[in-house]
Amino acid sequence: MNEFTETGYAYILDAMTLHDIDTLRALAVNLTFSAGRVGHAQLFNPSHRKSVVAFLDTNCTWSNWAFGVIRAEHGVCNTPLEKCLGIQLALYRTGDFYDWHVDADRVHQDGRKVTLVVQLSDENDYEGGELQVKLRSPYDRTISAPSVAGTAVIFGSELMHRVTLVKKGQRCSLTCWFG
Ligand SMILES: O=C(O)CCC(=O)C(=O)O
Ligand SMILES: [Fe+2]
Repeated sequence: MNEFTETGYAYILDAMTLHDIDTLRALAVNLTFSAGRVGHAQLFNPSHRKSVVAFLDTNCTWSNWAFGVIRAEHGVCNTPLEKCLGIQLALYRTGDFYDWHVDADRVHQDGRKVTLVVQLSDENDYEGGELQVKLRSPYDRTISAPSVAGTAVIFGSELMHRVTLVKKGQRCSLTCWFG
């Protein structure tokens, strides 16, 4: 069994080239960002989540790219995945964070099975802002994902995860959900 199958978590360094990161970040300049919302009810809850987000088209180049990364990662595809259910650029400025949560809403069954996060910021551009994931049982350990730009972090959408407080600078990420 590979790492993802066992723990529900895997990462791929250098999944996105620096050139693609630049292209994506240039595109972001023309998007309208608004406060990220929480849960199925889509509420603003600044004590749980503070960051701004912009959504991309679920059929865009970037979601197709992300699907390709998941397909290439043996083990993740053991979970049959049909499509991208959402794709979001997030910006965490100093003081921003996203507290512990799961992406799969068990009650409302929105079908999210796998989450993929790409680190879009140079790790030296910020302090804090760690993406942390609680591994699947029986591992249960909390790991901090690598923050190197271009890393794709993949985890089961049912796993608890968070982005710790950004103490300095700003962090940008791309998140895609597949089901
Ligand atoms: O920005 C990140 O690294 C994670 C974002 C996230 O967990 C979410 O939007 O559900
Ligand atoms: Fe999340």
